[in-house]
Amino acid sequence: MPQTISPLELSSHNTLGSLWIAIDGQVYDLTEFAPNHPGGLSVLLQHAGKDGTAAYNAVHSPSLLQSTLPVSKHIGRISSPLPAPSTSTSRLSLTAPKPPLSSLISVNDFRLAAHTFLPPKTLAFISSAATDCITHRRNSTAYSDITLRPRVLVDVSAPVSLKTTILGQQVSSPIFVAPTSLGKTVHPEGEREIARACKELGGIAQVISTSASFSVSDVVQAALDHPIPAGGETGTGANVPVFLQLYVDKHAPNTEALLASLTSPDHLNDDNQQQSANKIKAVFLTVDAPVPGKREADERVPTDNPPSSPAAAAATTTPMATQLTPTSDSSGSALGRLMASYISPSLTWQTTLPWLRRLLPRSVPLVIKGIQTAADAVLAARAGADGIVVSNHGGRSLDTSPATILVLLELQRCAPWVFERVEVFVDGGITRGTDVFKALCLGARGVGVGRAVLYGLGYGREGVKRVLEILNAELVTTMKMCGVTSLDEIHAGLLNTRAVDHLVPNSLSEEHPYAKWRRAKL
Ligand code: HEM
Ligand SMILES: Cc1cc2nc3c(=O)[nH]c(=O)nc-3n(C[C@H](O)[C@H](O)[C@H](O)COP(=O)(O)O)c2cc1C
Repeated sequence: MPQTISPLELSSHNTLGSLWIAIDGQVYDLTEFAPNHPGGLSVLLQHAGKDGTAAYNAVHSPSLLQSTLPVSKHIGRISSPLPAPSTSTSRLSLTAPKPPLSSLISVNDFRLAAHTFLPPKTLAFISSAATDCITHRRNSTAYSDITLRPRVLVDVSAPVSLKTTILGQQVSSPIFVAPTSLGKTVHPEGEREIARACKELGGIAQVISTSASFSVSDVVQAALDHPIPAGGETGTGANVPVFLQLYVDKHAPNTEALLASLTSPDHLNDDNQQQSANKIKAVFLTVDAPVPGKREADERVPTDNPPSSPAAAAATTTPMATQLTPTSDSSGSALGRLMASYISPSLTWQTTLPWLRRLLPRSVPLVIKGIQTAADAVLAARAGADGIVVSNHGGRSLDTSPATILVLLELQRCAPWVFERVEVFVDGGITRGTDVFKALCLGARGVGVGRAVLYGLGYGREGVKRVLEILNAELVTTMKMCGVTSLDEIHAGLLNTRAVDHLVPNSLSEEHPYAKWRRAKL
């Protein structure tokens, strides 16, 4: 029989020695768990002795409590309603004090710091992932399961350059900014601030979402207008490596108009002239979200509607996408889902790729983002794509789809020729230079970073810059420790993948290896 606990009794368990929190009317004893909480001890202490429902639901699914905490730690239910926590869930300005930027030295630090000052709705939108968040977690843990095989007694005194090219564009690092929507929910200058940071770092590639808070033209202009600080990287000059991530609109003429506005007509024959006339240097067609993923943390935190301030209204304005107003419905309040209802669910290999190829000038490469099997990578290469992004939308679309680094292994095992034919990129779960290194070892030309950049964006361009600098520096350290000083020297032999090899499919076949049963037609 669970106990009934009064709010007064709950409030007395608010220390490290006895740490109780109420979630959804139930009281949990988190004293033993707290020091090992992956989200840090301080966030639990902040809610100790109080109602932590809103904070918990903003980042976790209810099943996490059931699956992780021993039943004995569920000590009862609260006897009477608790006062609502003081933090408003609809606040859209950065008001809480932030840990100093100089104290953050890893992507993980940025993630934890963001949880202390970003508004709950913004946090729920960014950090959430589909249903039980299993793919989201595995994207990261699969990297830990792959180990390095460092080579020693190699002279690594030479400076390491991370400069490379992505889709023909000079970039200062193989790490690129993955497309994320609604940048203004994090910072008033959203994607423009990210562009400034990318420029200061000598030209990091940035993929702009169709659902971004600013148009591609605005983002490119912000980068062009931004002065390079004295002593900063000279970088790629006026050539801003900005790519467009494309969601095809249910109303196809909207997409046609968007692409026409961002590319020059094909009558320019000189390829160089045409390159510079195009505002976008490539199009990344996203194919892993034909319907929105079910992100429960985002569903649970109410939307700010009607908007409580002009800033809040601006945060959900999307100049390149069909404009929608996020209004809660019977499924909940997920910003991701409510803002994504313009996206077409009827794309196909047969019709969509030829249609896009016709709309785009020859000089604009077409990349398919959201490849999750080697079989689809093969189809993309055969369909004439110039690149693919092995991605599962950061675990936000279909939960239990495979960790992206395992898909890269599948591609190496089942169709290695694809790496020769198209540029292969990967994103999802990158938090360390070692992760980037492992992806490069397995053939990735570039490695995308989504949430980490958004956590950095909470500090504006200095934060974005610091996140990317940390990843670059960790990558360089990893390279040297493994006995390489140039990107061309990186190869798969520097990895031991045996702990995950059994998870990697060994055939392109659509059939299951032994379960051949099919449902008879009714
Ligand atoms: C008021 C209660 C709680 C709050 C406010 C809270 C908050 C957080 C935050 C801010 C993070 C970092 C999120 C991120 O990675 O983006 C986190 C991570 C995590 N927390 Fe909690 N937490 C709470 C209770 C719990 C409980 C009770 C459990 C398990 C029984 C738990 C398990 C985890 C796990 C496994 C992670 C790793 C990230 C993930 O979900 O993949 N948390 N938590
Ligand atoms: C807040 C947020 C918004 C996103 N919006 C888009 C989007 O508009 N288009 C898209 O193709 N991918 C989108 N993604 C997915 C990212 O491009 C990328 O695949 C993913 O974030 C990589 O995983 P990571 O966050 O673990 O680095 C979004 C991801 C996040 C976290």
